[in-house]
Amino acid sequence: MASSYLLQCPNFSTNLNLNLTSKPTTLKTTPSFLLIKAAASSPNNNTSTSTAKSNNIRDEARHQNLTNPQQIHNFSAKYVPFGADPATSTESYSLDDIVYRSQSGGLLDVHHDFSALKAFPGSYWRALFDSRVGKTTWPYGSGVWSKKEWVLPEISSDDIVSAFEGNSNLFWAERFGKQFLEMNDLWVKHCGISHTGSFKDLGMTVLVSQVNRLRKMNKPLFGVGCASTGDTSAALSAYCASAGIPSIVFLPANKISIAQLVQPIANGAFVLSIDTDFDGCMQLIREVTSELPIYLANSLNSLRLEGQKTAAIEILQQFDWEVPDWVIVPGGNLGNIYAFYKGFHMCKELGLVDKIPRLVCAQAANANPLYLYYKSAWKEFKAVKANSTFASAIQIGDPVSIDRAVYALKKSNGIVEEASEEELMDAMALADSTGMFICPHTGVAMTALMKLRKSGVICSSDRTVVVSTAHGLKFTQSKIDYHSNNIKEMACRYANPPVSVAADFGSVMDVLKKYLSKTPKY
Ligand SMILES: Cc1ncc(COP(=O)(O)O)c(C=O)c1O
Ligand SMILES: N[C@@H](CCOP(=O)(O)O)C(=O)O
Repeated sequence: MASSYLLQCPNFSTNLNLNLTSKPTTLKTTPSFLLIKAAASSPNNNTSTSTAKSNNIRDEARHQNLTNPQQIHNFSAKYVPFGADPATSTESYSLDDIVYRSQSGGLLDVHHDFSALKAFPGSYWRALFDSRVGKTTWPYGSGVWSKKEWVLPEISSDDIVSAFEGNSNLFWAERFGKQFLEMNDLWVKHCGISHTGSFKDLGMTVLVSQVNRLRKMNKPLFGVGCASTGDTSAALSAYCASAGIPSIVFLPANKISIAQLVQPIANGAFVLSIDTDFDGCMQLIREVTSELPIYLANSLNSLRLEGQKTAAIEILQQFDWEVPDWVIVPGGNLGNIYAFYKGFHMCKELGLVDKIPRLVCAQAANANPLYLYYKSAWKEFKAVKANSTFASAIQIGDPVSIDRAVYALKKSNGIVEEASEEELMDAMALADSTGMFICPHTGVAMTALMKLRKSGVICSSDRTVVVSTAHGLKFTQSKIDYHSNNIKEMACRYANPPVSVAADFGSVMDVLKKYLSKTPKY
């Protein structure tokens, strides 16, 4: 029989009245925020809770832990070999272990204790997550940590390193959808409107927080390192700098944008510019992190994906827990497509929604190993030598998460598309002309959308989300080249170069009259 249960959410100033089918035993303790509120409202209260004063949001979270040492939940997570059945597999590791690969050399996955999470109905989780949006309570003001129980349930809030990432804008692409695609329900999830300008912040807050915890536990970790096409290194160096942890980044020389390069430099990382491509840097960092006390921060480390998956949960939340038909994600090292799948899958498994969207992974044709694999009907995977692409952050030929990506695509009835250089640059220019300012990788995803609309796979009324993975301001040089008509063998059809004009009234008027006569809606 359904019983009405008064639920006090941490970081929620009013109580929620939820109908739970069974009363979860884990909520029998008095939530800490209630103790503090009661103490604060009673002038004669002489207990320690009444006198303790919090100076800032982290102190307040620490104080809540001290005044309420009883755990209000027993959620947990561990590493298991990717693809193994956790019920039968004997191999697993604590998240406090420093391990990136399974015994057989395969990938790992963070496995959550679903039976503990399932003690609460979907309505509980929806209400809890919704209650934390738009607040500054530590650490729940972050879009990632607002889902802490599903991310790193056992970490102390005190160890968390966060820039209140996530909660990114889900933009209704009204004009782009209507004008170019005959779509009414097209959305862009702006993951790049973020602390360091890309979705990597979502994963890095989790990874660096765990490193912070491990260092406090005296684990032998000097610092954290990554190979990068520019965004992972920017996020890593910012979160490490914020926590006072050394970061070391391996960058392929002359293959990332200036805006990306300057980020780790400014944040005090040890930056190695290496005369190879990203795949070469990735190989080197794997070797180095197995020899030195440097923790690996690339998405080979499955901790990262725990943070990145919250973008999927956030999309559902922003649609008031309605499930879109399609989600399109640009793919390079291929961790993110799996992270999206995992976020959607958890929401379904735990009863927040009843289905998941179909996923599309979009690759640059110049770096398309997943696309070729998909086109071979998943017969044979071959790494490729990635060629230069304007979508430089996905110039990756040997993606570490290939198995994760294939799993996500098969489970979501997914599709892989590709975009030529001209297609991705035109798509970026068209999107920008409707008020966006997207990066070339998002141009790859937009191209996939345009192709799938043209072929009728995506229908006019389908609710579709394109994931924008980085801020366009990181990639201004590609836009300058395009709008200057300065790209070899590219028509730059939508270029909009500035008009040079003499500094006198007559010249300016001549130019303007010509412009007005040619502009249709004037
Ligand atoms: C801006 C941007 N978009 C997309 C991607 C692709 O993400 P993933 O490597 O997880 O496939 C990356 C990094 O690889 C990136 O930096
Ligand atoms: N685009 C990435 C490439 C590395 O991906 P990761 O997710 O494995 O760190 C970058 O910006 O470096």
